[in-house]
Amino acid sequence: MDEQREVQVKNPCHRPVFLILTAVIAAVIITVVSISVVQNKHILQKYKYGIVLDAGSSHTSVYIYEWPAEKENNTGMVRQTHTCHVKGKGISSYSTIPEKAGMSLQECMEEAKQKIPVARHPETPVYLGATAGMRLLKMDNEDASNKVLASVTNSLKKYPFSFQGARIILGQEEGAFGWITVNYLSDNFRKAMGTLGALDLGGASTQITFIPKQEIESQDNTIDFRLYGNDYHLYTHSFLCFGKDQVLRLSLAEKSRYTLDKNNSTLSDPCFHTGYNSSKKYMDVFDTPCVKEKSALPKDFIHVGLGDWAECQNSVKKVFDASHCRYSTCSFDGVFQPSVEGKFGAFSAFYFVMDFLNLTSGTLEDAKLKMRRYCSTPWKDIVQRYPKILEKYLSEYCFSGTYILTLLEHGYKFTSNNWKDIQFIKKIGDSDAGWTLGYMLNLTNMIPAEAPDVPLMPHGGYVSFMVLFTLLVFLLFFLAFLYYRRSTRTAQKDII
Ligand SMILES: Nc1ccn([C@@H]2O[C@H](COP(=O)(O)OP(=O)(O)O)[C@@H](O)[C@H]2O)c(=O)n1
Ligand SMILES: [Ca+2]
Repeated sequence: MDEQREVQVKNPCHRPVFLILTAVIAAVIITVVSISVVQNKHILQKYKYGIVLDAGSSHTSVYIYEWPAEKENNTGMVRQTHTCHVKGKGISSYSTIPEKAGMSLQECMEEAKQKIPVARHPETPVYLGATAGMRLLKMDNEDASNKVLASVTNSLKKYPFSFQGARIILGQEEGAFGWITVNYLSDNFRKAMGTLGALDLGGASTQITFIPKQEIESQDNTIDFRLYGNDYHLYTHSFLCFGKDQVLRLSLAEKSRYTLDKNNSTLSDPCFHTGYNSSKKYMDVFDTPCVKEKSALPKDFIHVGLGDWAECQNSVKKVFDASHCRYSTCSFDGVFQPSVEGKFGAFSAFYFVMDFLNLTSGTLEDAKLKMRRYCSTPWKDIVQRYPKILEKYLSEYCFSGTYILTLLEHGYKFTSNNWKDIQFIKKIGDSDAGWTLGYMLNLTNMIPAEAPDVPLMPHGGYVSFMVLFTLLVFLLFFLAFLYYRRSTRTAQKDII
């Protein structure tokens, strides 16, 4: 009897204990969920930044990249958040006034200061890479090129970022980093599927980079990378002087040898529209190391258009020297090149020109037909059709389009069959196709050689799993407690 009374007295005391226990469990769960939500939000907000200046032959662009701080080595995480185009020409144009080269970058660097959170400034790396314009200046006048580099270095050091150097990058680097950029942005490294070849056309040089099926016969054209646990054996070549602005000069110099009139003052050009007539300086044509044979010609000439696409293509073909090749196959100028293989992304001026001419899709034959029609359109109609485009640029599209078709078909040996494998691209996602992103990823070691150990589940999923699991354990405890209480009561009743 005494025992029974004791149990009956104890039982009511279980109720408040149970309520307190439930409240504590609920509080624990709410705390865990809140912490996980706040923690995830904190991670998402933590970004790091990097700045790369692309000092091209025609102009300089400043790119700002951003990536989540905790996910530095996950491919596909870095994206371009801001671009600033420096006013004026490229840094190589400041050869006679080098101090102005550094000053020209100020506006865009001030903009970068505004765009990047102040707390991140000291750890944000800044890289300046100069390409073919500076390679040519170095060939012509090394002292001037050093002064220009010193001027941009001085200017960039004044900013609160972490300046990592200003240098002229090699043609091979320009090609290989362009390839890394397009494949990183297409997520091809993580998927370990096929890769995209890279075709870059600048004003002073052009690059071709891809993974060939054939053996690479020349050491100068080989670059090896180990990325995310895969080996990549790349073919790359950069043709100095084969950017579109330098080839225009080469081609004008070539024409000046046989198309000048008796007074040596009018140069007739099939690559310019009929009715185009412009006074130009010979200095502007011959003052480049790319034009080797400098003729003694008058200071000025009249550049007159003939608007003849077939003749234009014939004249452009003359800049490709196919007379010698010491390998099994060559592109031109005696440069080894295996057969083009797989899909290609063609960017920079390849895209700008082909997009303007509406040639980014369709067959090679369509492209030639359209070019024939475009080049034969009189200049006055072209000016009327595109009133907003500067005449200097507008007048050159017939030449540039013809050069691109000729370079791809007769230089790199693309055919009507694999023409569709060339995709003319400006951006992939938010980021421009070009060498800058690949350059930064390489210098910051952001693409590891080996694939990092992948956690079983993403961080958010892991937190959610732990919360649910804890919940489940508490629920089981609770059910066990209820079951225990019921069985104790039943046992007591049985005893009664
Ligand atoms: N909207 C644009 C921007 C650039 N471009 C051309 O794209 C080329 C870019 O070359 P770049 O300055 O990067 O020269 P490189 O140092 O790469 O040879 C130049 O020929 C520009 O005139 C264009 O055709 N349309
Ligand atoms: Ca370029």
